[in-house]
Amino acid sequence: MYGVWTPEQVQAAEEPVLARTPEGALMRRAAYGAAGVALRMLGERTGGVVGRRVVVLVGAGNNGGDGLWAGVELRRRGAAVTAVLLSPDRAHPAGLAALRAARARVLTEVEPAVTAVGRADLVLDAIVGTSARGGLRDPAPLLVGAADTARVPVLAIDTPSGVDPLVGTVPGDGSAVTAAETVTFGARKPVHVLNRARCGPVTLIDIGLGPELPEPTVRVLDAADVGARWPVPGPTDDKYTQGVVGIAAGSATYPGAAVLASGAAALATSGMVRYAGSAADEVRAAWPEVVATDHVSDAGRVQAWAVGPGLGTDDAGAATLRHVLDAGVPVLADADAITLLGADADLRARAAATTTLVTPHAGEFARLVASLDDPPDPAVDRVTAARRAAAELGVTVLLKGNATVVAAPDGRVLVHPAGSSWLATAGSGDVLSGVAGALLAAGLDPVDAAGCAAFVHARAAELGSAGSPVPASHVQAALSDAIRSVREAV
Ligand SMILES: NC(=O)C1=CN([C@@H]2O[C@H](COP(=O)(O)OP(=O)(O)OC[C@H]3O[C@@H](n4cnc5c(N)ncnc54)[C@H](OP(=O)(O)O)[C@@H]3O)[C@@H](O)[C@H]2O)[C@@H](O)CC1
Ligand SMILES: Nc1ncnc2c1ncn2[C@@H]1O[C@H](COP(=O)(O)OP(=O)(O)O)[C@@H](O)[C@H]1O
Ligand SMILES: [K+]
Repeated sequence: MYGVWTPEQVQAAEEPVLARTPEGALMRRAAYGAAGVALRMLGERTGGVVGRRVVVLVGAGNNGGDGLWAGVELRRRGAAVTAVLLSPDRAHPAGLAALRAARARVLTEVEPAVTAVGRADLVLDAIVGTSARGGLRDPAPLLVGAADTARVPVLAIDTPSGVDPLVGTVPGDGSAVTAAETVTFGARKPVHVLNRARCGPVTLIDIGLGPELPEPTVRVLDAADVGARWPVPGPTDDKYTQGVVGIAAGSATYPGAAVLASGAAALATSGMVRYAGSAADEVRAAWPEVVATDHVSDAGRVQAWAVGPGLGTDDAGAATLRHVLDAGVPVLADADAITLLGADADLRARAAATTTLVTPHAGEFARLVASLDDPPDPAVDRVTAARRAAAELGVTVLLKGNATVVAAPDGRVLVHPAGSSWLATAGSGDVLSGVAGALLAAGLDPVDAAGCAAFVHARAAELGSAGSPVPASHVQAALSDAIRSVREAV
């Protein structure tokens, strides 16, 4: 597990460290770490360092200072370094003096800078870091565009410029750095997990902030965390003691949702899966181990319900949802169950009164929060949106997307950054429902159930895909390999 801190938290943590270290020492530590990553990237991509062309895009603040000092180190190692000053009057004075003394080229005009970027082996993005406000300012978009066009790899210093460090979105006209890699200092910031596509792999350099950091704003589970939490039957367990999950999903029109969710539940944990709904025949045919009936009222006892995929939003769907919310066990509500919750205050009150995990995509989230004052918008800030929905509705929220955000009513937040977008395929959410429902039935806390399900779901997509599209039934089929891989990581 690792933590993520807001720029504000990191800046506050830096203050006491700055006060007790010699002037400039912290920046030198950061820059030395950044240069190390740049040297590795040059080695991997060009087979050497000496004579390789590195262009540093230098902004007006301390992020630019980091870039200048990293340039000094790269110059010392024999690279041909060009610094492009985007605000020549405000470039970090000590860093600029050191780079000039190291006989680097310094440019302030746009035209030669664009040419230099296009010919570079590596660009260091030191335009702006944690104090970024708004979109990139001229002439930065031109230089960033030149690197993109020439496919020159960019190493983002601290954060990819043009991407909001706190919420991970790209404001303004959409110009921003897409980094091949990012090197950050002291602590990971939200952009690193909320917009992994812009950051690439992130290297964290220790600059001694550890003791000063408060509780992280967000946490990220790793494979070993998920493996350690995954339910494993013990010698005295039987099929009931491990938690029976009930799946209330599917309909005559959408039997596939029932088959995907029930099968995923059967693969996720040992024990027993019950199914209740009008797709009982299809579920039995695909998964003979699932105990299937036509209606939730005669399904038998379960330790958690997963309700919603393909359920329908008519009166029968609402009655099924009401039945499972009143069953006195944890409930996972997805898809049509979320639409029903959004439309009915009485159902929302019942959801708040039991342990409920809701798993909306963006459209379902909008319906779920429509009744709240000033409904939160994930397009503006995913973490705040999920956190507010959880707190105000009294349910745990798993907000789907490339970065999955899990928020509990008590304010805890997990993020799972996906390594690819292959999961954006019809029916994959049904697989997630089955996994998360099974984990709730096994007794996991809703935050753990959601976080572990999201991790294994994304891992199954990676294993099932290996670079090609992966239909939801193949994601389902790869669940066993995914679970094995996280258990092996413990
Ligand atoms: N504290 C420390 O000791 C350490 C800090 N470290 C490093 O410092 C970084 C933070 O430095 P920082 O606070 O100086 O701000 P920074 O991110 O460089 O940006 C502010 C400047 O950018 C400008 N600007 C703003 N928005 C912009 C935009 N969209 N597009 C273009 N420009 C924009 C803004 O202009 P202004 O608004 O003032 O006109 C201002 O001049 C941090 O990320 C890390 O790299 C490390 O060395 C470790 C030790
Ligand atoms: N761009 C993306 N990158 C990674 N994962 C994604 C992306 N878009 C969606 N997902 C994931 O794919 C799944 C889609 O679920 P959902 O929208 O409910 O699909 P369906 O209703 O068709 O089953 C979710 O787990 C979501 O987090
Ligand atoms: K940057």
